[in-house]
Amino acid sequence: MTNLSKGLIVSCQAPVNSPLHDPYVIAAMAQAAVNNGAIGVRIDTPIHIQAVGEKVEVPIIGLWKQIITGSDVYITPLYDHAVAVAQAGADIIAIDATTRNRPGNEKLIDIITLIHEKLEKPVMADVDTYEAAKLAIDAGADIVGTTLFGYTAATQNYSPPGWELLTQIVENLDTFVICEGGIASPEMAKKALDLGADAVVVGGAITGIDLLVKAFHSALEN
Ligand SMILES: CC(=O)N[C@H](C=O)[C@@H](O)[C@H](O)[C@H](O)COP(=O)(O)O
Repeated sequence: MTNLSKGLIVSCQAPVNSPLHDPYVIAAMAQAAVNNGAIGVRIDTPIHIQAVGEKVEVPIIGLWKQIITGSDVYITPLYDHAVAVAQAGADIIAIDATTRNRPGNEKLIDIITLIHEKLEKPVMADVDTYEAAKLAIDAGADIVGTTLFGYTAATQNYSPPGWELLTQIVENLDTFVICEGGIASPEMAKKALDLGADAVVVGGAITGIDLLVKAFHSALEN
């Protein structure tokens, strides 16, 4: 993880209904990010991970967003999804590590152990709360990310970034911590590192053309 230390990781994702949700486009975004200083990228879906891996040399944090009926867990929910993400070329597998009900019979510790033992990849645990971060580390997660702060029932009254969550993790848990979610400016990214994050992920503020244009457009209409 030291090669991600104190660096910028760019999340290159696009809504599924966007023309940007295309392996060529996502790979071009990743390449542009790396050309300009990103030391890692975060990529959704095996097909995009594979396309990005053909273009960049930096570590890829891979995930697969999959909706499964009966569970709110959607970031690489099952081990089978992690297998596909690893086979596509991800260096680190990001998974939902909230305390919400998981689909199927796999417990968090099961999926982390399988990823370690069978896929031989480190795990980034996407969490929403301090409790989830602690449980994820106890279950063997290698990296903790504040990714899901603000996106779960437990945190829906708050908006990312989870500065307090980040600080709590930095001060109390011995882990590599990534600040992810809601980083909207270079100053906020710097603040994340100043608060003790080991690295910072920036997504929509850099690569979120659809939502950015929508925001500009609706501001002009009002
Ligand atoms: C909550 C969730 O599903 N987050 C996803 C995780 O991969 C992505 O949609 C985000 O874009 C990413 O976390 C980066 O965050 P932001 O775009 O706010 O910089």
